[in-house]
Amino acid sequence: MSIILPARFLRNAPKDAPAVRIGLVGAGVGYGLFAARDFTKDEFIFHEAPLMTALFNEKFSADASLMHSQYQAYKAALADGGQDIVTLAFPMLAARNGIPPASWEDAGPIFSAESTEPDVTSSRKKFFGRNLVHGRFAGSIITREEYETYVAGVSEMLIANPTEEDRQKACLDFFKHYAFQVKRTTAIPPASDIPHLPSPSPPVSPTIVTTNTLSPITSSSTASASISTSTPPTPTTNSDACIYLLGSLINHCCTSPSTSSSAYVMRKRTERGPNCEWRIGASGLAHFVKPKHICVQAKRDIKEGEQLTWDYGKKEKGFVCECATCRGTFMGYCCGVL
Ligand SMILES: C[S@@+](CC[C@H](N)C(=O)[O-])C[C@H]1O[C@@H](n2cnc3c(N)ncnc32)[C@H](O)[C@@H]1O
Repeated sequence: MSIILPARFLRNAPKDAPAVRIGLVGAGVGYGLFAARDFTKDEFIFHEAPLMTALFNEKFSADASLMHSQYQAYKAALADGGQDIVTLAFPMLAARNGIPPASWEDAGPIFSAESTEPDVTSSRKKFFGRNLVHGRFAGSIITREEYETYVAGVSEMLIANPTEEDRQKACLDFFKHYAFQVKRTTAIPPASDIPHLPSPSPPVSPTIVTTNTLSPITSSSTASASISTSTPPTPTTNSDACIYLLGSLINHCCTSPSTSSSAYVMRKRTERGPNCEWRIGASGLAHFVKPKHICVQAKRDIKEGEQLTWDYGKKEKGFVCECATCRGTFMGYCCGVL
């Protein structure tokens, strides 16, 4: 059966060309993705299959079934030869699970533009482009010095012998900040049917977590979470939380508020603000892709070398924002006053 593509998409058909590079933005921000060529407004940048899928709950409150599913998803991603790439992509999560960051020598082949293991199946390949369906990974712009400085900071978070609770808490924090809410197409089993479900963890101080269906899930705190002490509830939403090897590395940029109608102010606002948008599942440009795949599209013209960003859409993000919009205001970090 042939797929009928929307006219807008046909005008901007995905190119089998280098799309993104990985870089380090800074110690506080970590990795980011950078355009590997110029893109025009509405151009399709890449399309990627998920790396991990877990249960979603609206507030990412720490109920046992949610934490169990996140931890299982992480373990599954590590298994079958995936440890090197998953650890390199998400070193903080690895450190909190007792896995030290990769050495520069081990990281090098994984950061390269092509897989060094051409004969293995896509899911076993150790390179950042392995889950891409369209758009090519173009390698890394990270220097040895940048990498070693970054992982020295990550190593401080290394837990020598993490308990099961430490590991699950690390996964909960990770999913809050890196996962996308994706509408589910099939039903999930009730919590009672999930094998080896651990007992709920002891309570810690609760926090309010906001989520947005069109943003990576972020929270107001990485240090605390509301914990259910009763029977693990079956999540009531019809969504999954998905992590992407590249899509989850795109950083936030604030859309600056503007009441001005001046063309100059509006242009500056657009130039500085987020340059990408994303879709998952059957909507608009993405209607031809599989349900949990993410499509990244240029929101405006993008120059080669520019960092790709989108607006996470939250007031409470759980980090001090270092985006170009915030850095460009004389008030300094402005997320809190948007
Ligand atoms: C979805 S991840 C993006 C990839 C991340 N930079 C990394 O290295 O794994 C979201 C996390 O990146 C960091 N981040 C993203 N945008 C940021 C920004 N504008 N300012 C500071 N940190 C940011 C925060 O730590 C946030 O929790």
